Amino acid sequence: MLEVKGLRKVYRSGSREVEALRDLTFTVDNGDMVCLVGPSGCGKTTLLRCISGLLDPTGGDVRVNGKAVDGPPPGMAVVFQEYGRSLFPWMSVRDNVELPLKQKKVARSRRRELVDEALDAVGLTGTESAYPWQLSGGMQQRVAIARAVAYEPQTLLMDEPFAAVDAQTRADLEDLVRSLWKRLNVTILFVTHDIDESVYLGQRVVMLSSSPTVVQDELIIDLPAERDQLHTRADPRFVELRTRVYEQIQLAKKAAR
Ligand SMILES: Nc1ncnc2c1ncn2[C@@H]1O[C@H](COP(=O)(O)OP(=O)(O)OP(=O)(O)O)[C@@H](O)[C@H]1O
Repeated sequence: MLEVKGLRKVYRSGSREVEALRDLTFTVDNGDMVCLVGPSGCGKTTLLRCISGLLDPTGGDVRVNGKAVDGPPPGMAVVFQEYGRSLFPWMSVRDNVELPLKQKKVARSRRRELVDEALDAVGLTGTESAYPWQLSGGMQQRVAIARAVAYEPQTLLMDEPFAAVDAQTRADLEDLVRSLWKRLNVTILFVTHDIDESVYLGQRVVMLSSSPTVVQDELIIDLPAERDQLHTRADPRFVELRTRVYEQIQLAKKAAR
């Protein structure tokens, strides 16, 4: 279980202070997929950096399976928005996906298996020797997802991973994430500013206010587990839920003015 309790983050540089997160509390049960949605600049990236141990919070704490996070927790992988910056351009697709496994000291033959399986899972078999810059944006983001999947994480953090790809590719990648989530039994915390995406993907949506950020509301997404782009998005319940999230985000923006 992932627990975020009373999390606060204030950035300080010289005499300047920015309170990015004021007080965030929420939990994600093992095996759940929870989406975090909030207005631009509300501190989503700051929150993920605190959860993944890349940044020290000013107050409160983050626990993974009861253990306080103090540095990158084992069993956690992150997929960032900017695939262009998260893949190494001088390394082939295979080497990019394999790198964290080498760092994890996985044996060579097992590494090969894990990379092959992960590339197959994201539909990229055959691209092993290509370089990231030879692939489309959507394919590069698939490589980044394969790298996270090959690591066999218990928890996967995704920071607006599809913000930089076109709408059609985005829809395909959303379906890919849902199918991987079901297959791998991984816990996913998915951060997005896209309300429709949060409702389409999540079992639960946590809505954040504008900065200084608190949890504005939470909503259970009681849509059927089998989702597809055409029918789910046209389901009257989907429309109701997205309206609820939209209203909360609007309220959060007004409160901040
Ligand atoms: N290193 C830093 N030093 C000072 N302030 C920072 C730093 N990083 C972020 N901030 C501030 O903290 C707030 C939250 O930033 P953050 O990048 O976490 O938001 P975000 O929700 O991910 O933004 P976006 O949706 O635009 O990507 C912003 O006001 C930002 O200016």
